[in-house]
Amino acid sequence: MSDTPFLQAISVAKTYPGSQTSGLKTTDLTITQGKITAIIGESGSGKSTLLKLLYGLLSPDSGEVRFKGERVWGPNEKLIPGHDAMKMVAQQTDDLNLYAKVWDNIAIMLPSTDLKAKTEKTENILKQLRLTNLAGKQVANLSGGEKQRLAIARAIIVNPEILLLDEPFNQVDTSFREGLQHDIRQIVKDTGLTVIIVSHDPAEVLSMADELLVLKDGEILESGNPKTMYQNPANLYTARLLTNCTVLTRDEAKACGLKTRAEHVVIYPEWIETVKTWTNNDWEIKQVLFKGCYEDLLLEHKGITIRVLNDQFGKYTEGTRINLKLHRWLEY
Ligand SMILES: Nc1ncnc2c1ncn2[C@@H]1O[C@H](COP(=O)(O)OP(=O)(O)OP(=O)(O)O)[C@@H](O)[C@H]1O
Repeated sequence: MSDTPFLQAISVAKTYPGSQTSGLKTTDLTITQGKITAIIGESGSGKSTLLKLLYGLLSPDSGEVRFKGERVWGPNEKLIPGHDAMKMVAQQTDDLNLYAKVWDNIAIMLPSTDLKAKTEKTENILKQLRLTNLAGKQVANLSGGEKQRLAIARAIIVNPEILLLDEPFNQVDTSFREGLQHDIRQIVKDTGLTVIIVSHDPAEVLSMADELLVLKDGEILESGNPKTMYQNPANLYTARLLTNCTVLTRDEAKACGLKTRAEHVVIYPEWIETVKTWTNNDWEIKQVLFKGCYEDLLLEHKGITIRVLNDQFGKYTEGTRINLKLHRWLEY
């Protein structure tokens, strides 16, 4: 592999007219080839802006994007925006032909010079994205999730080097979403495709991504391996994005018996053990929320609420008082 970075943003910045604080502040980043990079951040943090800049749908005010060392031209310089080696799938799948069949929507992406190859490739991609059974169905009659699969099939069939996904699974139910995530991971493994995905969903980025970028107010706050980042986020903001954790102020932490000088203490639900002791059963169970394979216990003590995971179904009922053992916490 050459030393030239695959996809690179070099001091790229973008401000939208009318607001100095919108868009993306000066950003440098490198995307690794053959990996899934996820971009996560609060609403308005600049995720879509960054994706559009990388793809060439937006021109930066300063800096440049380079793909394999060559500049990615934006709409200011190029008539048809978007780099030829990349494909983007967003939430809306507007470019599908609703009146045509699934098969035709895919096949039309390929030239008709070699009909045998065209048929083979279409069949292959239908299989990869589990659309074979739907090949003869009219697109207007597909579910939202099936349309998303089709949009991804249409993007992948032209062999892009990079697939950009802007919250593509938002309107899809959990089991459908997980199936699609699995299939995209498999395609990345099989073909070496590079994927950049924008998401709000911590479960999605943690299970899919090889690399994670956290955006805040148009800036990359931290980046790295998702597992490492989950275990030790450098910022409170990242911890909050990646897990439904309890955040305590210094005074609240002290009231819970934690000695700390930090401004905030973060406790993940899985770091708390519930115990019943002879004394100090200070925490009252306010709510038991059934979550399928576990329960969420909401506990209260001195006006402080803490969330705990419990897999011993039926052990605790609302109103019971218990004690807590904290195995770990983070300080910020
Ligand atoms: N065309 C535009 N004109 C003006 N401001 C814009 C435009 N597009 C985005 N912005 C602003 O730039 C900032 C970043 O927007 P962007 O869409 O990149 O954020 P995001 O993280 O993708 O948000 P979301 O998760 O809600 O989609 C926001 O403050 C947004 O209001």
